[in-house]
Amino acid sequence: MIEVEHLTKRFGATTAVDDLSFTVRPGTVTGFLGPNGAGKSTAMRAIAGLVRPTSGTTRVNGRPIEEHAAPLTEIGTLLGTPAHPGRTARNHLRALAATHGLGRARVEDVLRLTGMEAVANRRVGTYSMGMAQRLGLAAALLGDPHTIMLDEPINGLDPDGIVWVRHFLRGLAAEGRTVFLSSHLMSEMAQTADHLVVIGRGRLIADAPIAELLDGVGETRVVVRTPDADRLAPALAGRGVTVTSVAAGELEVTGIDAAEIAAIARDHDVLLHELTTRTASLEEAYLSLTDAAVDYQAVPAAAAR
Ligand SMILES: Nc1ncnc2c1ncn2[C@@H]1O[C@H](COP(=O)(O)OP(=O)(O)OP(=O)(O)O)[C@@H](O)[C@H]1O
Repeated sequence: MIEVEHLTKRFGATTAVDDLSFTVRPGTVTGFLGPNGAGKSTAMRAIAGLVRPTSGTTRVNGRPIEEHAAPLTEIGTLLGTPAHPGRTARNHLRALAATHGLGRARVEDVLRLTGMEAVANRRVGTYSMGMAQRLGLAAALLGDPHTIMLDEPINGLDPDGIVWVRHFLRGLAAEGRTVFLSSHLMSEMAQTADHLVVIGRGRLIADAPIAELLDGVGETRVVVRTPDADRLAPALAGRGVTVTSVAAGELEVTGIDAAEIAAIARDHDVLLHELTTRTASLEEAYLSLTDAAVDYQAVPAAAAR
């Protein structure tokens, strides 16, 4: 479990995280989503105890990270601090284990868990991005932590690597662990996370299951292309339907399905060139959410003048 309460972090004039509160629960994969510079890394570093908050608190498994006697067994992190390129993965993990009082047997466990055994004696500097990410995951799992927090673990991976990471993280959540990962891409999160915490400019925008986020912002709409838009639009209107003219000969219709539109078109002798049902994609949901964040920012700026 990760709890963030009224977390604010300023770097000089920049407010990286602004009064942010959310809870990451065990047993699910929670995505931490926001555009570049939204404050995700800063918030994660504060949770890991690597950044001192300007105000507010963070707790891991019920306590501030610094109050845990063995932090590595509480939270495993991947926060973009790569291993020394001249070391082998096995030696890197052994050194890490030794400084945290963990045995060598656990190193072999995590190498096996992350599929790294065959390359464990190679120098880290020769690794592909995918291998380096696996090593990062192996290090995060070393203390067998109940909570795992990963900053952009999918960034730069090839499709096989992405599938592997997704499957792996889902497995950890299925074991009842808390899994929290960041990304600036909704498409990555759509297939990996069950729940999303979305931030923009350091502030919370949404904290909800992915399905609920889609329900909230997305509506099924039908795109209609017809040379008779002038006649069809009024025929559709007045039935609890919204009709928007998006281009010449093209309408966007909500509140009625494609079959009903086709029937009305036939009744009015309207020729249809296209009738396409579009469900809001996660990407659209995300853009609509983060647009709101920009609007939010514009208000205080205007008010300040
Ligand atoms: N050590 C620092 N000193 C000064 N400014 C910082 C520092 N760390 C982060 N920032 C600023 O805080 C803001 C949030 O950055 P942060 O890296 O947390 O965002 P992010 O959402 O993780 O973005 P990205 O996806 O690009 O990593 C940015 O404006 C960044 O420039």
